[in-house]
Amino acid sequence: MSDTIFAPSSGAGRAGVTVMRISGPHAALALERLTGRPLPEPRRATLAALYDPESGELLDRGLVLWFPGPASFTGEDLAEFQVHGSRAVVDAMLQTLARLPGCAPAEPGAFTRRAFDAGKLDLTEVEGLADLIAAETAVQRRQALRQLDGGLSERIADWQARLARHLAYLEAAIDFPDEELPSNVELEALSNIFGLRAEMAQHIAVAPLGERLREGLEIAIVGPPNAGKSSLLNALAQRDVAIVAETAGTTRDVIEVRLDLGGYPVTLADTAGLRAAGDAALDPVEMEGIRRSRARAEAADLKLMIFDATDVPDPAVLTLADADTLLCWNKIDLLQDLPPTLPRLPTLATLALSTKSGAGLSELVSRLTETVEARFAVAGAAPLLTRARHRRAVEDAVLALDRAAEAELPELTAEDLRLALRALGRVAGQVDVEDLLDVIFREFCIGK
Ligand SMILES: Nc1nc2c(ncn2[C@@H]2O[C@H](COP(=O)(O)OP(=O)(O)OP(=O)(O)O)[C@@H](O)[C@H]2O)c(=O)[nH]1
Ligand SMILES: [K+]
Ligand SMILES: [Mg+2]
Repeated sequence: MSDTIFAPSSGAGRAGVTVMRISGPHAALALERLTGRPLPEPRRATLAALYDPESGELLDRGLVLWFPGPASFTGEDLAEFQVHGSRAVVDAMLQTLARLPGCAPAEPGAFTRRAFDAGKLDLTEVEGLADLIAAETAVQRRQALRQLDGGLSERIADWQARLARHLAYLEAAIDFPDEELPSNVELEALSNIFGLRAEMAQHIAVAPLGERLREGLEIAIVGPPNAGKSSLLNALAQRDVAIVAETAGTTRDVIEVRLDLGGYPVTLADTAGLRAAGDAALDPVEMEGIRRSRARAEAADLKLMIFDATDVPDPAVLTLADADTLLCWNKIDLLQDLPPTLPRLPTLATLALSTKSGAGLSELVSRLTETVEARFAVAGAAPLLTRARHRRAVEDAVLALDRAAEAELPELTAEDLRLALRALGRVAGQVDVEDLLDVIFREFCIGK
């Protein structure tokens, strides 16, 4: 018999209400002992006084809920206590529950693991739940909810069903070579395989967007020293994150903030000012900062390249501008005239702004938001494959289908179709899951 586990399911720290969950064979006992009453009606909130069953001391008064298994989140008997969310109440509850027979604190993800083991959620739904709990922006929430609601599982199940049907035909043809199967069966199977393959390839093509949406787009702020990079980071983050100073070479480490741009998650990175490595004044720390800055600029999805509009731009920095660059002239508050005209650059846009007066900042934010939206909105396709492991499994299935289409013997075609089915089975966690489970459940917090 498995242990009974308990944990607070709402976040740590002071709160109006904290939800404590307990799941397993002793959940009913815990509920009866703490309330000193028979079990309440299932799934109905009941106000109850909660006591330490040993000392009889009143711990708190709160709502209790009783979810008898298997119709519960974990599939086991499960109870919830909604208590006042103070350290003292939560600690008293945890200590009291820990003294009950067979009850132990839950590991991170333990409740969801039980739900998975009970077949309440498949692996993609578990991942969707983890993503929903981690979601920072509206678009991330939508992607996570769709996966939690079985959006990916259904797609995979449909592919599996179609593959299984072709396989069944093929196996019939192999087992009963003399039977009169409709003559076009093999041809039709082949064209269906091509159709399936094309669908899978479409999903693989947009999968990187799904993965990117979970992690966020990377934007690096680059430019010469003192151009106002850190000032821009602070302005966009609307917080005082990075040190701003008159000294050139203030920023050395890469400083990151998370932003929500029109519902899309973005990691904005401030970097060290770029200047010629041969500069005698450079100390080794600043040189290392510049190395990191260049690496960041190369890896970024987008670059915000910023220059001091009162200065002649450093041509060595300008050469880093490319089609993923938004060029910004900063400090236009100091400028009498327009910023200097430049040779035509392959950049996305050129904007004039002042982090000091705030001029041009809202245009920059709109431009950035549009650019980020455009990166994600590829032909309106909403990616269903959101993790590298989904993509790899479907890629394996496509390779198997390619082999199936070329195989010369029906037996070999059938074997490849079986391999394709197996690869798809990995996505929802039907096969080959053992190594995956620990990795996936580790993502969860305690109490989920
Ligand atoms: N007048 C004016 N000064 C600005 C503006 N933006 C930044 N500054 C000033 O320019 C100086 C450098 O700003 P930072 O934000 O530290 O520049 P940085 O590019 O991060 O500099 P490093 O980290 O040293 O490369 C500071 O004294 C800022 O107050 C602006 O729009 N107008
Ligand atoms: K500076
Ligand atoms: Mg700086």
